Amino acid sequence: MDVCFKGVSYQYETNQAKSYKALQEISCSMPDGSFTAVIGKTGSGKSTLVQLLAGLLEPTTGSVLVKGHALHEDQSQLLRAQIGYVFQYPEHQLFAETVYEELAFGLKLAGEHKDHIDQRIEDIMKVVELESEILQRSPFHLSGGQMRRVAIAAILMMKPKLLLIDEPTAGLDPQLKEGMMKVFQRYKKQENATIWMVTHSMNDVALYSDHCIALEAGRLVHAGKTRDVLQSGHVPLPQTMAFAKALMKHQHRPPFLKNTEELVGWITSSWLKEKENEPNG
Ligand SMILES: Nc1ncnc2c1ncn2[C@@H]1O[C@H](COP(=O)(O)OP(=O)(O)OP(=O)(O)O)[C@@H](O)[C@H]1O
Repeated sequence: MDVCFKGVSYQYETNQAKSYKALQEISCSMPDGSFTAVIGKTGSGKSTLVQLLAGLLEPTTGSVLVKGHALHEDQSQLLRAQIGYVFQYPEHQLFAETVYEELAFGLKLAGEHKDHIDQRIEDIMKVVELESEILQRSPFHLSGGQMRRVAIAAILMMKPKLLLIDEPTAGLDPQLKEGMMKVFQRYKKQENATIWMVTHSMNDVALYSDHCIALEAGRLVHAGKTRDVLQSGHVPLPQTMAFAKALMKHQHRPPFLKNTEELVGWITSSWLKEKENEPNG
């Protein structure tokens, strides 16, 4: 689903006398089927941006368009039903007595037939790589990694065409992180979904995203293809080197680079840009 932010600002009302401008004049668009990483320092407005896209917050000014329709128009329920939002630490949202009930909840509410729900559960358990043996267990008696997968599976059950994920690998060890990112890749491929992911991990930006939005103190500093954003000089050299190392280690070619030659060229140009930006460079 293509997304367009048109002059969006958002102000938190902290109390009657004060307000805080979390986002200012954000305009950008991302195509259908893209995997967009939202990056920026802590407090730069990343979560606010995806909450606006989820329809949880309403812009103070401007509008958010999905497939050309404003999210806050009266008839936008159908559109919003196609958006899935994975909060930070989604396992904190678990509530049901069994994993089965947790997964079935949304479709039951929507009045779906049991056979259809069971088939969907079978499919989604494969996407998140969980064994069907756990379906009758309490989600609260699973490991941290399994709990997170169940919580994510519950959202994927609804087949969102636009999936918003806020720091999906926070608090997981490196092996679990990689597995979690594979879940999203698999889902994206299967459902041809569009993904927006808030992340602090430059590794994940390089490895998984094709588009990228960089925020700084509530303002958009860059939006476009990941390779262009990375080459814009907005990513400092240590981080560039960190993911170059990760790419070599995993022998993984990110979507924005065709071959090793390009990787070397990209590192060199980032390094030269860094030099140019130095006061005496
Ligand atoms: N409910 C709120 N009330 C008032 N201010 C808020 C509220 N939520 C966030 N803010 C402020 O808005 C700004 C943007 O917050 P946001 O959570 O979007 O940033 P972020 O880039 O996602 O940060 P982080 O990387 O730490 O999660 C911050 O300065 C934050 O303090």
